[in-house]
Amino acid sequence: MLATAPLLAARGVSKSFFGNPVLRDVSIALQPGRVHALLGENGAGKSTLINLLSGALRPDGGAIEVDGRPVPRMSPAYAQQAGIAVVQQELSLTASLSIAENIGLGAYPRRFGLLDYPELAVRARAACDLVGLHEPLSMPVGQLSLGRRQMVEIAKALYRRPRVLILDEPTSSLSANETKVLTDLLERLRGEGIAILYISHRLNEVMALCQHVTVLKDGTCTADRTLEGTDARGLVRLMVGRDPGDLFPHWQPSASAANAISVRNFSAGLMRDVDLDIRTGEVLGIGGLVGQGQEDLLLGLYGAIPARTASAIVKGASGLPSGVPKANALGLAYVPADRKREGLHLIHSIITNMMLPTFARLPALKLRSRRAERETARGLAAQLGIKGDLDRPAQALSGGNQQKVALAKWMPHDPLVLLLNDPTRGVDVETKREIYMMLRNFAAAGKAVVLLSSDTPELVHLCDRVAVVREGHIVAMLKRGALSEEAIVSAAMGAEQRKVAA
Ligand SMILES: Nc1ncnc2c1ncn2[C@@H]1O[C@H](COP(=O)(O)OP(=O)(O)OP(=O)(O)O)[C@@H](O)[C@H]1O
Repeated sequence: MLATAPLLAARGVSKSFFGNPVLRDVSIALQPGRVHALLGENGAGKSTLINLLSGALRPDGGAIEVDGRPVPRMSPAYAQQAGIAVVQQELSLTASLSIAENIGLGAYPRRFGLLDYPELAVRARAACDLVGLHEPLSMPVGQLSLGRRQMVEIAKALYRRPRVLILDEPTSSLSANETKVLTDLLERLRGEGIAILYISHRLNEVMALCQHVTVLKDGTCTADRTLEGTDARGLVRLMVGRDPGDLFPHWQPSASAANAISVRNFSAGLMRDVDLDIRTGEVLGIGGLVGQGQEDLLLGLYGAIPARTASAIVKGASGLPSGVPKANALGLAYVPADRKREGLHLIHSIITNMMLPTFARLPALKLRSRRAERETARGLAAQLGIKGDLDRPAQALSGGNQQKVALAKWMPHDPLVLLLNDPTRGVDVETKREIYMMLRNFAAAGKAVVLLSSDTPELVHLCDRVAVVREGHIVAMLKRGALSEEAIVSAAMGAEQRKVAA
């Protein structure tokens, strides 16, 4: 029997940016009815390979094939015609357009040359239903949370009825429920003969969903094999080229009785009537289903959105910071979840981004020592595994490496409280380990970390306490001995809602 031709393949492709090779002689073949994992550390070249497969970039050498035939001039338009749809890691939606308009963009149904709104509504609704997106189609995408926007992005790909579906870290901003909806859907699409390419840093998902894996390391392919007979540790070994250590550090509790921040009857955004003490020396987790108000808690404490409180003590002083500069001056630092929009100035260099909070602290006339900056930035880059020239614009970094810069930039600032909004989203397993170590060391030095995370194991293994938020209230405060994934999830979903003094 003849083997089926892959629906989409790359044969010995290579790609360089400004003379730096990013992919070397890489091949991958996507077969119908198979979920194919593409793994590799941050910056390994995964997104670049996707861009070649989908025609967003042209290879310098090698070929892209559709149905076994080379495509000399692969382009996004050709890819769309050939039924190749990509769900990008960084969302490509337009905030001011509605859900339906975003989903149909570039492929609107037409009738007598005019946009056929009723048909668009029917088809967009069908795509939304597939991913469990029940918001009104007329809602502007800008009003949706990151997780829901991700679902719109997936619906947009499904609207095009693809034969090949490429997903770049689709679950990194999804809740557990949304992830389940997506994985069930992918399982079904696979059954219908669609070829799926799945990039993820979440290895348990990969093990559960995929049948085949390609591993990239520094732009070369180090494995192309079935997933049978391997486990998550085996995958990490393939990615990093050595035996992995434990993901979570062993740590001793270092929380003191002193509070870095203490608020009573605090309300901000969706959060209502919160009593919370954040102790020096602790990592305090914030868990719960996505969009329950957790982000508003962080932003309110940081002075970035209006907040009301009966009493607040921040670093021994009375009152909340009245804005971000005040918060920074008090030693509060915030790392946002959406690094592209809020975390970095993408057109500026990596060094500039790393040094930005430090510039803000310098008196206007004080000269900056460029050499000292460079040394500090190099030290941070080495610590977090950011390779290459630090004078490149931040937009030339891979997604995971951008996230690392968004975190690293605060370190020279020596903050007292780090407010982190999903800091390991899209970060590879080795760097996660570094970040975890960094956070525990930070707490051990008598500082406080507030870690809002969608990664429940991270909350369980890293935190002294976890505040679980539901519908704008802290409904449980779980302490180390009582911390488990089940405890967090059941508190997050629990029917009973009560105010917890924390
Ligand atoms: N437009 C560009 N200009 C210059 N360099 C780039 C560009 N796009 C990507 N690179 C570089 O190519 C390398 C591979 O990046 P890529 O985004 O493909 O990695 P990745 O494996 O997807 O990483 P991540 O897991 O962090 O998303 C990185 O070193 C990145 O800095």
